[in-house]
Amino acid sequence: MSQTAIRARNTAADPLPAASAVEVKGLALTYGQNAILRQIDLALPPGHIQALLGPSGCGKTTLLRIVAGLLEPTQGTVRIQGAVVADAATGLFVPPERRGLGMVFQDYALWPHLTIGGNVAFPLEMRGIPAHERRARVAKALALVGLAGFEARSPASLSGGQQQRVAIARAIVAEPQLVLFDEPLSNLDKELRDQLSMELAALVRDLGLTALYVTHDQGEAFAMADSVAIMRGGRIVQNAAPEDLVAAPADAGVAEFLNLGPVFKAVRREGRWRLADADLALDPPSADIAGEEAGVLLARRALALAAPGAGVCEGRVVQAVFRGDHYLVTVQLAPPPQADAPAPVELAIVSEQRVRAGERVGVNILPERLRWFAGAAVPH
Ligand SMILES: Nc1ncnc2c1ncn2[C@@H]1O[C@H](COP(=O)(O)OP(=O)(O)OP(=O)(O)O)[C@@H](O)[C@H]1O
Repeated sequence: MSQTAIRARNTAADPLPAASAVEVKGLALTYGQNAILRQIDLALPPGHIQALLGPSGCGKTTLLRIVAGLLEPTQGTVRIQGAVVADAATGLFVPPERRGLGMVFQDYALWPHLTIGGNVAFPLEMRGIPAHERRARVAKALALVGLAGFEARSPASLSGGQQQRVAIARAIVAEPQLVLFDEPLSNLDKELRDQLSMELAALVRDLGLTALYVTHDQGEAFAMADSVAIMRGGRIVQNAAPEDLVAAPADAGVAEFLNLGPVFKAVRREGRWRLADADLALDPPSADIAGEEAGVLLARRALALAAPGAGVCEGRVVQAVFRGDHYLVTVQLAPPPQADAPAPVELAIVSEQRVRAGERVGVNILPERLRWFAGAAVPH
């Protein structure tokens, strides 16, 4: 087929970037007067693992449920594999069972009266797959999640982690292109969660699935996802690879939510930027910032301890906590001479060397790792 013919066909049917496995555009949801989601745009290329991360109530689950077809948007469209499955303007709405996706929920949602085999086979039955093929595919899906031979067991006889593996097998057994995960590991203890999140990421990648993964656990999102959308108040405030979020958080709120370090108020005095509440001049931001006040993130990755007198500023160790392979050292900086009674500025610094509370230390700052935010409205 010629390029012109392909273009003509796409335009006539539904102008869609063929590259997206799922695409959400201009999505909004309101309950009465309450805006739960506002202007959400998101496009996932095939094979992409996208996490939705944010505090409780920010709208993660609501967004996932709209993609799943469990909720209808008030505004905007959802496309899966190029086909429109929800469009608020026309009222078009494709029910969940016809969206060709798998889902894994926090509470496993296994049917207690069915065996493990019966649970995993259910999506295949819904699709009218014959019994002998169902058996083979169920066996394969169970083997993929490490539960080969569990067909005849009942859900009640399995541990929480095993039950969630069954739910994962059920979500992938019909080989959907898109799998939606809603906090799938949050009922499990930390050790199991860490292990299963790695296994899950490997499984999703090996099968070439596209995944949308809701979590409020930053470690889980960073370990699993190609990109992480940080949500706040019904919006996506930043969507980027984990490394990019850490290196360049979009605003002070993202920096604080990701626990990268404190954002302090900086003021421009006599042409130099200084911390407002400490005796510390900073190298200027690479791009000039308008105004006389700004926020500056002093992330742990931008700071290093130095010998007294050898750093760009001096401080006193408040505490040093051993974290297994490093110390996390809290250093209180000296206040600026002209301040009345400022809140002391405390920095968290990673150190390989042991230091003791009360010790005087120097602090070095890597200027290229400082992150500046324009405007005076900063949390500190
Ligand atoms: N049926 C409903 N009617 C009114 N408000 C609702 C309804 N369902 C959810 N909400 C509100 O929508 C907001 C977003 O809820 P949602 O469950 O999407 O958040 P979340 O980010 O997934 O939070 P959590 O991590 O706690 O599950 C919340 O403030 C919630 O109270």
